[in-house]
Amino acid sequence: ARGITVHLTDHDPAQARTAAAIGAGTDEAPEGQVDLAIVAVPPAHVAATLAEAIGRGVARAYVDVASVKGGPRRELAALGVDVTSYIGTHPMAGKERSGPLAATADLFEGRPWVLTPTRDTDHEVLNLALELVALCKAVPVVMDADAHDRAVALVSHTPQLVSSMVAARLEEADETAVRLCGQGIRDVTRIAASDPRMWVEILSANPGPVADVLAGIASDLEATVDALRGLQSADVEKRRGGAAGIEDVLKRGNAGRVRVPGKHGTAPVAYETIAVLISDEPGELARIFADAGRAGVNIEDVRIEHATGQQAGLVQLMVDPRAAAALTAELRERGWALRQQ
Ligand SMILES: NC(=O)c1ccc[n+]([C@@H]2O[C@H](COP(=O)([O-])OP(=O)(O)OC[C@H]3O[C@@H](n4cnc5c(N)ncnc54)[C@H](O)[C@@H]3O)[C@@H](O)[C@H]2O)c1
Ligand SMILES: O=C(O)C(=O)C[C@]1(C(=O)O)C=C[C@@H](O)C=C1
Repeated sequence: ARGITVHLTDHDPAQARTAAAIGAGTDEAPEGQVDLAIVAVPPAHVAATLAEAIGRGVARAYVDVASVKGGPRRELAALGVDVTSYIGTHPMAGKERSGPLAATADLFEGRPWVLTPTRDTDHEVLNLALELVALCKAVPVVMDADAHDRAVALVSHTPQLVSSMVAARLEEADETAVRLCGQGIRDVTRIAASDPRMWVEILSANPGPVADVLAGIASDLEATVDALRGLQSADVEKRRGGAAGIEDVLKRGNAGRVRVPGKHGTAPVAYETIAVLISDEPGELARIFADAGRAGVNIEDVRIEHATGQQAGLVQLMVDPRAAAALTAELRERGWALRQQ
């Protein structure tokens, strides 16, 4: 879409063919050297893939996009590869699904894309990597590789494990309990659907920092179990202590949550939510979005809640508070049933 020719290659040619078929580029080999090679293989194969490509001189510059940065850099050094033409990078955007069919063209828009140049990095190479980030409309963030790995342990790798652990409780759960799943558990467990093979690779490349964050959570868990046991006690003092313990963890959670940046990496925006009842029929969502467009309102975020056992759902449209009145009026006029939030 930005006028760049993209050549795709994969050790499984069917993957490259599928990606080419949905418009990601061509699976034909380039003639001669390309400007930039982007290595998007599992973390354990990054160093070997780069070493081979750099050895053949396939590109003027090289980046990888693996979710960990320290390990691949050390492996490259151990292989004795000249890294002046390489920058380790990591776009902080992804899906719980892998493979070309999970891709979307706007995945990186407005998302942080970490670049980890060193003193050895050639300036022209850094400029090419920055151009790639700009073409994908992402936001460049320059970091040291090990600082990056500690940061993603906190904001990505540990959350993946915690989500999996919560979802794991459901495996043996009674069907009557599972039927009651609402939006809360859907939010907490979305990434539990991720590919275990990819995550074993990511966690194997960042075990120390993830274990440190998880140990902190384990101590919170222990204190919370004690607090809940206190709440079960006949002793008034123990019940009071238990309630205070629970309140403490919930309040610290509130304080952490407000620090999570909004969609475009800027300060979080308080959107107004407009809830619309829809029937579970093809085209309903498209109709709502078209009506919002007619009112000139940009939908910042959207959530859909399905009612169990009913052919209906609730769509929550998150919009700039200044646009909420216009959207409400337009939707009412067009016959939509709105629900109070
Ligand atoms: N999925 C995400 O959310 C996400 C986000 C940011 C970064 N990443 C990183 O991107 C990289 C790729 O992840 P993905 O989700 O695109 O996985 P994916 O499974 O969709 O793609 C990986 C591809 O690499 C190919 N491959 C494996 N070994 C190879 C080798 N030695 N040579 C050539 N090709 C090889 C596989 O056949 C596969 O097609 C990983 O390093 C991951 O950490 C993933
Ligand atoms: O949101 C998701 O589904 C992701 O998998 C995204 C996510 C993340 O944790 O933010 C996961 C791993 C990648 O390294 C980068 C992004």
